[in-house]
Amino acid sequence: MTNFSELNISASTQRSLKRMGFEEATPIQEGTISYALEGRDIIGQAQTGTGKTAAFGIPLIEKVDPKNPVVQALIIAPTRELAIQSSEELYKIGYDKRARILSVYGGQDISRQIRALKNKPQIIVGTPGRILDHIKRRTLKLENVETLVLDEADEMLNMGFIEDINTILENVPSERQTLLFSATMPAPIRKIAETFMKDPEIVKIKSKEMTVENIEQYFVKAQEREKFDVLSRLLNVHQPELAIVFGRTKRRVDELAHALNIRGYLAEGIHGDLSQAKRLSVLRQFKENKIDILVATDVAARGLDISGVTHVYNFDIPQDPESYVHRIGRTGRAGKSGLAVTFVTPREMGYLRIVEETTKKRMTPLKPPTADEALVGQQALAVEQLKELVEKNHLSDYRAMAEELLTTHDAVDLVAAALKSLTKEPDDSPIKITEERPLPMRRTSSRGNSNGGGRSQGRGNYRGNRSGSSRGERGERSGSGRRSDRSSSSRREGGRRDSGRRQPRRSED
Ligand SMILES: Nc1ncnc2c1ncn2[C@@H]1O[C@H](COP(=O)(O)OP(=O)(O)OP(=O)(O)O)[C@@H](O)[C@H]1O
Ligand SMILES: [Mg+2]
Repeated sequence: MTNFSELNISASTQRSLKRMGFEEATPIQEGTISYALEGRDIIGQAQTGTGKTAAFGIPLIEKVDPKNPVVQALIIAPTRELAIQSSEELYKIGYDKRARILSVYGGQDISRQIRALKNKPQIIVGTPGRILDHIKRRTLKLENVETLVLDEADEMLNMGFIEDINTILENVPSERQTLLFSATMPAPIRKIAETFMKDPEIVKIKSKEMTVENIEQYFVKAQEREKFDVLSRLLNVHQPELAIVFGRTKRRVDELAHALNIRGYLAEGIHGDLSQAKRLSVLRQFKENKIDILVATDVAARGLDISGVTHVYNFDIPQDPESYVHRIGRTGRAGKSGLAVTFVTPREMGYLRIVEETTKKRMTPLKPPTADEALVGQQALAVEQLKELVEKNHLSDYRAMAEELLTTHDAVDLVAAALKSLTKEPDDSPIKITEERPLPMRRTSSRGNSNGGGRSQGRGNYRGNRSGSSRGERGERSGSGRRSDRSSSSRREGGRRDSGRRQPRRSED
């Protein structure tokens, strides 16, 4: 590990980093910061949760001139929540330098953003649609941009985003520095990237596997109709501090969150059809531990950094290996450990193998816990809770009652009753989860050596298929920043629904 002082970072930024608790540079920071400060173009690839935000954030802050009231850097992110999160991290890094940072994203009052843009921010973090909207309204001028960052670069260069990115690029000087970061970088996408970069330095932090070592990875083979019971038993046994459950479609997410609530879990859903205010409030509650389980589409798969996420459950196996890498990467961040369980129906086993080939890591099969095992897990939790209550010793108001009870009842009975009342016992309240059609059958995994993310011919088709339909989406959205009503709740978010009907990948505005 290298100290930030060895990387020629100014005293003011070093102070900010120290305040943030950053003692030493992570490998991707060590590998990219000097190149970035030299003005080089960079493609930076490193595992999830290893500090890519600061890898571009530190040089951006170092280079910004806080006295020059023009936009000097533009960061584009695939989702609104990620744009907000990155702008917050940049704000912290740039605090001592007093750099002005603004996030612009869809779902927030545009006139408020226009007013904020008049305060002359120097760094803009935004989602593609809303950035374009501001360009068209001439409320965002990019002619002085020196550095452009695509966070989650492979996602941003996917078919659903590429047209927006190209249009934004036309508005940024060609004499710019371009920085691309992601945990995944499939070879075809890297080739697209290289077409608009100048002699990029490719910094890839070597690791045996694409996923983080300290995430234990399991899969559970289960029939579609069994999945919910397996999930609730796993939750009872694992007792996660915070968990994210990923579902394939928005309807799935709504139904799962509802069903979990019915069965007594504190869960909320997040997906692209919710209002932005609702999305942000759900995320805030999750960060503040007011809800324990976040049920999400892939809208929450990339970049989100929420400490305390100990478990990720893929209720539906993701269609893309990259999506798997990012989803499970919401746990096991910054050196912490995590656990991920992927549900797979027998027909979908081919997808599991493709994921394993890409990540170069085998998932361990997990036997679904029995109802008894789940109960034992909950009882153990009740014992812990009871012990904690005794240790806290705020019981004086109850001691007299306890002593009275002990004169008429057996002590063991009383403790057993207290434990029973604290235990979440099996609950068979009726719930409704509509069965998802399995992903189209994939028997073989014909991927070549992906070298950490490259893709074989066969697999490449996925992106190709998306591209065909994504054009229409761009056309509908361009100009107004509004999107047409495509809110079929069963649509897979950010991709296609099934083999028969291709759905456009949807970008954030
Ligand atoms: N040098 C550092 N020292 C300590 N903590 C750090 C350092 N750099 C980053 N972090 C912390 O590590 C966590 C993960 O960082 P970050 O979100 O940038 O990861 P990432 O590589 O972008 O992951 P993803 O691929 O999921 O987007 C954050 O909480 C961040 O504050
Ligand atoms: Mg990131």
